[in-house]
Amino acid sequence: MNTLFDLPADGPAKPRHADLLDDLNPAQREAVTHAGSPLLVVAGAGSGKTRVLTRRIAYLLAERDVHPGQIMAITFTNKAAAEMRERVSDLVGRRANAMWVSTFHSMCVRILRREAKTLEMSSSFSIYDSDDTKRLITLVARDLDIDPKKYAARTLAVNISNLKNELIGPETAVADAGNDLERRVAEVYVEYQRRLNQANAFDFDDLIMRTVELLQTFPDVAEYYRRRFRHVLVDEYQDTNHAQYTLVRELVGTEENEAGIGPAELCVVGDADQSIYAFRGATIRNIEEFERDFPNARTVLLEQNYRSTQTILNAANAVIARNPNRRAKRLWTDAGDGEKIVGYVADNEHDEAAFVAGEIDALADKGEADYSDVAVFYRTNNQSRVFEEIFIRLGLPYKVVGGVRFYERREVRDMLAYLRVLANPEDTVSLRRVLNVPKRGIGDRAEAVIATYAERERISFAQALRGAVNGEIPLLNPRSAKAITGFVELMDELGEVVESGAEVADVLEAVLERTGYRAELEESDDPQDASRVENLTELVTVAREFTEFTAEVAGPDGELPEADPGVPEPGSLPAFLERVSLVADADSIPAADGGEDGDGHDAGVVTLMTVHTAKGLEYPVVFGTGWEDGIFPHMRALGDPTELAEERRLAYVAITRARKRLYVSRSMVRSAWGQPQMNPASRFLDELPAELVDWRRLAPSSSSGGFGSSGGSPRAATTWGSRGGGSSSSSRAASTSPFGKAWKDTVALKLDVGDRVSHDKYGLGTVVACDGAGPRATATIDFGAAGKVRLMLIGSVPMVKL
Ligand SMILES: Nc1ncnc2c1ncn2[C@@H]1O[C@H](COP(=O)(O)OP(=O)(O)OP(=O)(O)O)[C@@H](O)[C@H]1O
Ligand SMILES: [Mg+2]
Repeated sequence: MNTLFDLPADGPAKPRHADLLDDLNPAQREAVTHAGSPLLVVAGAGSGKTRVLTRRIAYLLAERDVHPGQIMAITFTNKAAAEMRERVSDLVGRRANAMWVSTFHSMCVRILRREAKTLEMSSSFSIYDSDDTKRLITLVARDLDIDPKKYAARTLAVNISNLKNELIGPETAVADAGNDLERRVAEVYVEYQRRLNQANAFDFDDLIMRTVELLQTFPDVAEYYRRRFRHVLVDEYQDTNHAQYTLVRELVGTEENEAGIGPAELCVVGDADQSIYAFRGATIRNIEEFERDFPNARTVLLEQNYRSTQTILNAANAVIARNPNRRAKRLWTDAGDGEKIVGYVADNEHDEAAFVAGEIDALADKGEADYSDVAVFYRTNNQSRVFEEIFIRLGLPYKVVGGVRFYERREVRDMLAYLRVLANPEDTVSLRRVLNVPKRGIGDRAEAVIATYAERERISFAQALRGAVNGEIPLLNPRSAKAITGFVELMDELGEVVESGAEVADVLEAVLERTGYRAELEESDDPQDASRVENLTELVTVAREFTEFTAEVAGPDGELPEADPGVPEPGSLPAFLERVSLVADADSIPAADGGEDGDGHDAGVVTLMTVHTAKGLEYPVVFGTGWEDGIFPHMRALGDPTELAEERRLAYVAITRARKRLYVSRSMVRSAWGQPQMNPASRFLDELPAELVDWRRLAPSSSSGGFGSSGGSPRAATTWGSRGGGSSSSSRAASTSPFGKAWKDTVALKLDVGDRVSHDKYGLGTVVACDGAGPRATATIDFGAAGKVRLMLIGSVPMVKL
């Protein structure tokens, strides 16, 4: 079903109309062929919304003589964008390259690169991710003498982000600030924004906000894009926030302008029940008010689900029906009832993971599913570790999507910071990051002197460094000045490598060599540093592949189809950095992580991910794990009806990812934060109709009344919990799991330098030193991002050797 029509050698043939519409139901067909007025497709999960969007693009190209360059399609994640591009190229071949298929963020980067000068920025701007943002906000708050205990950088960052999502600029924030927090936030916001500008950088929220500003302030710019993009299509519209909504409006235009250009055709698809990004300002208002926002809009409803069995759908419908204030809708399928949902109550999280692993193995043995058919979902990233441990031990191939990402590793960030400074010397956050990495004698004091000088002279940090070389900064001691001179010369030298037109991978090699960064790691006897070297080698590989990939897209003639001024020169350093910034986006799946294709359906591996990441995807077999009150729904939501409704939508998303088989499990005891805790069953388990669930294992001492009668989910843990009296030792003793035993019974863990361990609180680590013996035995363990920790090895160490 990949190719609906063949491409003759001399260019794409016109597909026959019928082919494109054949396998659609009447409502889908209507949505695909609708022309003219704005179109909203609202429908439950798995009803073919994304299919409609993709097919509509093919139909526009084939039947309505639309040029690929006139199409802009927006998806929620880079993964979805890649998938859509692929689906469309299957339909129309290489012509698909001229379309813009991207996330909101990537699309804005493209526009901003092209138009940066209009906003008084340079087109080589940097993109600050949440980590850079926090660093800069920390610096700003410190300079403004803000007490970090009272106003943590994180709090300030969240508040500023919220303002940006509402398109509230710094001046307005200052004017509107009504209380102490708001005043502080506004104050930081003003300075933060000034420094972003000075650093020639945009943060993630800026990408959207500043693009809106651009389109609203400069009508000719807006007109250019309106002329160009005659079709705008948006998937997952329920997760757009105010800024994104405004952006869509600006792109499409609402009425005919003087030049006689009418609004572009808009098509959005979404499902209010799957809105799960309220914490980023997403609002279902955008779906609900679509007809008001876009007059003459047409709404199409889809009701047939093509993804799941009736059992799975009934479960999903029953859970979401508990949410107040929603428009009821019924999903049906003709796929039949299929298998019952399987439920499992585990003793602890190790037992739960063992159950999941065992079940996956059994399905594979019986030939009922390949590993790649299976996805394991959890509520938060930190829950992946237990699954990883068991999968590693059992040799079950898996892949974690999201979590601690390649691009978040220290050494990778250091190298990218070098590259960013080379592309954009004004990028102060990156510059200050690498100033003394590896150590070259530029201490904190020297850095502060430079920063103050830059501040006073109103010049950038990079310019101030040059000032230091020229002896213009009197407070700097000669040793520091010399070190700085060395650094500036080094950067100039590397700058020449870039100028010479070297490939990104070679620039990276030059940085690794000439800064001494790699040598330092290689000389270290810390085993963690060995893995850092490997990661850097991997980064060089990523850069190489990037160049090769670009060459491939460009074709033998080296010309990219439809060269676009918004795109940095293919294969260039800015192009590489842009790609990396965007794949490192929090809601994306890093294609480069591990180096394989990154489409989530790798041959032969089980996929582990959070429910948030799973949005829009589907798998024949889904394990929903950790269904406990306090985990899923999240602790934060327990006393808050609005948050609880959002968690319930998340449960709806989780359930509706499954095509054939759904498992739900919970654990009676979970050591989520280092301390064993007993969580009652998730209320969402109670909401599953009892007759749909086959409980493979129930909680022990599930006394009164049975579970079937109470709606299918055993809530025995509550009574069990009170028996346990909250004492961690007794709750541990109650565990019967062979996997639980591994840590529970450890009296003195025997470890050697180089051993890999997994700690309940700190995560995966490597032993770097062992001291003492017997009861005084300790090990120093490097837990990566969590740092180095020295631990006693006696008693119940919440840690296993891998
Ligand atoms: N008319 C149809 N005939 C056969 N299969 C279909 C049809 N419409 C959709 N499908 C299939 O159903 C599945 C779900 O479709 P799709 O992913 O487009 O749904 P969706 O509404 O976007 O779901 P979600 O809300 O989860 O994003 C896909 O495998 C798709 O190929
Ligand atoms: Mg979809």
